[in-house]
Amino acid sequence: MSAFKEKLEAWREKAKKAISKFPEREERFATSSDIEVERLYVPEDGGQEYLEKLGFPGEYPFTRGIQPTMYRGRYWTMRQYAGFGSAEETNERFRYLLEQGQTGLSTAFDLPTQIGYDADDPMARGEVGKVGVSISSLADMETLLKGIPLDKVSTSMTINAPASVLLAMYIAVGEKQGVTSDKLTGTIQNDILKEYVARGTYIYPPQHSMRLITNIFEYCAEKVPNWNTISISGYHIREAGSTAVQEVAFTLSNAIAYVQAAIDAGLPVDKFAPRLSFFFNAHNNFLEEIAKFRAARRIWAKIMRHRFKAQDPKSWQLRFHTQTGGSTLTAQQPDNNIVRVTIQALAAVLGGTQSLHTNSRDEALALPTEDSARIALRTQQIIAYESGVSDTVDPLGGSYYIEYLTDEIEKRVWEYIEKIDEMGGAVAAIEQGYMQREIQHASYQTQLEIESGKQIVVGMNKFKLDNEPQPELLRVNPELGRIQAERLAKLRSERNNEEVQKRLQALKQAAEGDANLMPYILDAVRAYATTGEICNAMRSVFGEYRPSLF
Ligand SMILES: CC(C)(COP(=O)(O)OP(=O)(O)OC[C@H]1O[C@@H](n2cnc3c(N)ncnc32)[C@H](O)[C@@H]1OP(=O)(O)O)[C@@H](O)C(=O)NCCC(=O)NCCSC(=O)CCC(=O)O
Repeated sequence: MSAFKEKLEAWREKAKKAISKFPEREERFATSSDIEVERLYVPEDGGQEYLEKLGFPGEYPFTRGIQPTMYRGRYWTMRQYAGFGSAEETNERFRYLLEQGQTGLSTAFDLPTQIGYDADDPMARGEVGKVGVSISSLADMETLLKGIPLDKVSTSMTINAPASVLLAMYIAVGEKQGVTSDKLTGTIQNDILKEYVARGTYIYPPQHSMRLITNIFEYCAEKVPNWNTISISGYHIREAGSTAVQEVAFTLSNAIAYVQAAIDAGLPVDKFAPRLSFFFNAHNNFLEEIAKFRAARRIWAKIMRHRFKAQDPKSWQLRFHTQTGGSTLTAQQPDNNIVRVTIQALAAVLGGTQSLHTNSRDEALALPTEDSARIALRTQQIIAYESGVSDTVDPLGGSYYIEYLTDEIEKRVWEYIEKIDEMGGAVAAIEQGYMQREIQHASYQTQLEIESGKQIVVGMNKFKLDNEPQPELLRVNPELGRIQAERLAKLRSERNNEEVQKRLQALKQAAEGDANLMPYILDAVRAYATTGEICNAMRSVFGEYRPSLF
């Protein structure tokens, strides 16, 4: 038997074992004409080249997916990013989405929370509850998660600079529900490097931020073992205008920096690497996007296995969430966005995503209304339940064009990674403004092409309407800032302020040394110290990051 056939047989055996533990959705999959659909389609004998480049799903280098059965076993998690106004309003939207068949939660925080200010801070004025929910203390978090069983639902939180604080609040709500931290499942974004490059919600300078991240890796490995400790994000790099290749290259370079920082802090790679996760964008160039996801998986597997010498196959797997491309949406003829989102979501699924957010049609104009959010969720459900694309693993694997694009993206990504390595790694490249300049250049080129009409955006620079109908938009309560400030005043008058000060002082002292800060943050949170107070305690030790102009 050839090596290919031997490996294929071994994979089939392995898949059978996996299915006995985690059964597939159906006993038998078939098309509408009753043609039986097999788990995997492979060439007659792919030889060594197939084995090296593609392999089998669930096995190194994971080009064809991280699970042997992929969506035949379980659909991706349908995880709509949601949050606005107060914790009550967002809790209501969360419950609505779960009732409508969403399978995971994803929290959008407002800007003050994202940069560690309380709702009553003068810095927060005008921004409270605008782009996400306002969470100033454990009391808000309790309201946000009311009636949601934390041992059953996994929750993602898009929080970066104050990630440790919001994670501590989540753990504390779990404690109140009787769910111990080892039972919690979810993800914090916690990806500060891309904040300096593309997104902007940083607080502390890079070295202190990297320490906090490493502290979280270490703490979670012990206490919250099923938590995804970081969501290393290309999404925002792409939103800032990068190309697909740059999105993968800069994300993986940042990921290398996180892994290196944790290893330098003394953590064994296989202890934290299985819980690293990723987050990518999906744009309209359908086939390039599919190839991008496949290439990213293959490159990461090589990096983890060969560069960092990880032994556990779970450390080699690139698991990722996808969001459809916000920057591709148009304010004009917003219903057209439903079609864009469908194409992008399908690319994510054909690329093997673990979790997916589909944007709402009105997101170029405002936060989504309930109707728009429902249509966005329905879009994923139609792909899952009606299209049949989930019935076989990596259905486009072996397409000449897809494989060519996968190889080509991989080659170009390695070129960037090598260049960034030569510059001293991602942190140095960011400090020198290299990634920022590369993204700005790509973004400017795209803008020029759109303005000249070379790149067509349907309904925006071609096929325009003279009279645009005005859609109904969601408006955030302008009184929210005041309401939240009143609540905070009440909280501060009712809690044990002496205890709060004691715990904040202990945190400060720990920050001056080199202890893991998570237990101190958790202690402060439990005493109802606020987001702003905890972040200010660390600000007083770490200082604030001020960007240079590049
Ligand atoms: C790893 C991911 C990507 C996905 O995790 P999930 O729990 O949803 O999915 P999962 O890990 O694939 O599946 C859950 C469990 O089922 C198992 N499982 C899945 N499929 C299987 C199969 N076929 N066979 C056997 N087991 C299977 C998995 O191994 C896992 O168990 P085990 O764990 O036991 O293995 C995570 O990090 C995540 O959910 N990320 C979401 C990030 C996010 O929503 N971000 C929003 C950003 S929004 C944003 O930034 C917007 C813009 C802005 O604000 O600027």
